[in-house]
Amino acid sequence: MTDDGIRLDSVTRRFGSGSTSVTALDDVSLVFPSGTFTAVMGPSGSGKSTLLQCAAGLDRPTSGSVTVGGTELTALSETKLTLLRRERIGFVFQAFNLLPSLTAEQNVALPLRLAGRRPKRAQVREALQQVGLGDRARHRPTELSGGQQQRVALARALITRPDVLFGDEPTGALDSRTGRDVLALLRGTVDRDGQTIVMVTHDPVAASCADRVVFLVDGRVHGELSGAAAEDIAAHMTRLEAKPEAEPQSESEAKLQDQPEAAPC
Ligand SMILES: Nc1ncnc2c1ncn2[C@@H]1O[C@H](COP(=O)(O)OP(=O)(O)OP(=O)(O)O)[C@@H](O)[C@H]1O
Repeated sequence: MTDDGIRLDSVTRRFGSGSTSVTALDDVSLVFPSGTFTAVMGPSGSGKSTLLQCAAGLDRPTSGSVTVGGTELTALSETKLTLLRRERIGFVFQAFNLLPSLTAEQNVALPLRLAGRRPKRAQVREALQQVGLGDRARHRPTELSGGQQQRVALARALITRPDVLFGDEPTGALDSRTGRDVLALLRGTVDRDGQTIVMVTHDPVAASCADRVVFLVDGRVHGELSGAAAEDIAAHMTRLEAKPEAEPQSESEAKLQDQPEAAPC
């Protein structure tokens, strides 16, 4: 992937038309640099999922452009976009979305099969080992705990070595301890492999594992924090939720750098 990573330039996404139209994203410009971990936070309805869907090529902006590793998604046909998503983008969701009839290793191998590649058993086993599940390859999802299922989902998302991994509340369905294990794995892929991650979360502790937290309010960027502790992120969210009508900050005002504590992962 190019140094730019993922770029959103003046992305607007409107749903519906006329008086019932909703502007979910309003002229959003952001860069998620290669090899960095970004959390996206904001009040309910602020546009987080829409941002993720547009950045991942699952949805098309009404205007503006999205570029992943130098390829402009907004210029691609549906077929090319599907191929790009399959080859270069990984997803983990709150619901693990594993296929119940397949074993852990078959689930992990699925993206390679879909891409027409023959999965090598050693490669699949290694992916499972990296998430600490080398001994569970033959288990089906119902035989695994929630945290284990999410780790299988993570191995599946990473098996194609995607340019970017998108997470939509990936720890939302997990208890806090299991969630932290998954966050530590995410953090590890960034630190060890230079993986690029963009994760939507409501949880300040999860967000504190990221290098940077971008805040959205009413479809617009309302500041960001770098290397922030969970308490500072929570305090920033409380301020945003208390003043949803506040004007967006300028980029320089938005970069708040007063974060004392280390992340837990
Ligand atoms: N398909 C759609 N049709 C119409 N409106 C939509 C659609 N998808 C999202 N919206 C609206 O766009 C706005 C942003 O929604 P989005 O799901 O991106 O917010 P969010 O920040 O992810 O919310 P939450 O934290 O509650 O999941 C909301 O007002 C929502 O109702």
